[in-house]
Amino acid sequence: MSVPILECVDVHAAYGRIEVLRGVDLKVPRGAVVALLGPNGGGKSTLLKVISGQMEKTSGHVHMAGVNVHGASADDLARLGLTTIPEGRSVFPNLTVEENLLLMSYAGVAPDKVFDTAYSYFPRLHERRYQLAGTMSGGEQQMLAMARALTSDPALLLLDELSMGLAPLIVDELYETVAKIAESGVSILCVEQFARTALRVSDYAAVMTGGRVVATGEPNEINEIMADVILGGAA
Ligand SMILES: Nc1ncnc2c1ncn2[C@@H]1O[C@H](COP(=O)(O)OP(=O)(O)OP(=O)(O)O)[C@@H](O)[C@H]1O
Repeated sequence: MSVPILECVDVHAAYGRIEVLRGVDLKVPRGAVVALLGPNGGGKSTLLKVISGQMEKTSGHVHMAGVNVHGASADDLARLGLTTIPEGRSVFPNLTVEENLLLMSYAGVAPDKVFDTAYSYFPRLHERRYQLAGTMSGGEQQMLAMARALTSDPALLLLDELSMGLAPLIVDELYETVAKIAESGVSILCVEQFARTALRVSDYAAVMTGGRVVATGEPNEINEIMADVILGGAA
């Protein structure tokens, strides 16, 4: 079996004296989509922060493609191919769609490539290329956030609550694109409250509660009843 693109081993992290991650073990195989599910406050966003270098763990190991990334900054991790789409839409509301995308070219990506990637995944962004990002719907802003992330050609994409505040139909549409992104070879770890939608496009799922991963498996192995209880009906 090849080295996983991401492996967390016994990861602990705390806010001040309150320990929030209490020994997380998690693997994302290369090319896989892994859904990270669980109730509010279980530690999912905190784990993404640790993986993406925004927060220091107190102990444990995080390996990317077999490399221990202890002490790596968010920039170092980006160079290793890690890209994060954080909770909420990280777009510039007073810039147009095209200007938001062009900012990526300052990160060293050629403008043509930026536009080609963005518009091939999201034709709707092409239709709205001269519109101010802040005037678009929540779903369209999320598309723009995803498009910007994709232009950096990630090896591993971390998605935090893609569905936040969006209607179920739009969430389905976004996850169809997640499936297409995965088909292109990008590995994906997604935190999601809409468990059923995420499970439809996932190869594996992990359920996190109380700062630990308490169940892992293929989507059909994640016990529906347990998911319903743990997710408090959010599935
Ligand atoms: N900046 C912070 N300072 C102190 N405590 C925090 C901070 N951020 C999160 N926490 C706490 O850490 C715990 C885990 O939060 P986290 O956001 O990681 O959970 P989550 O599983 O992502 O939940 P949600 O789905 O609600 O975002 C919660 O008890 C939360 O109150």
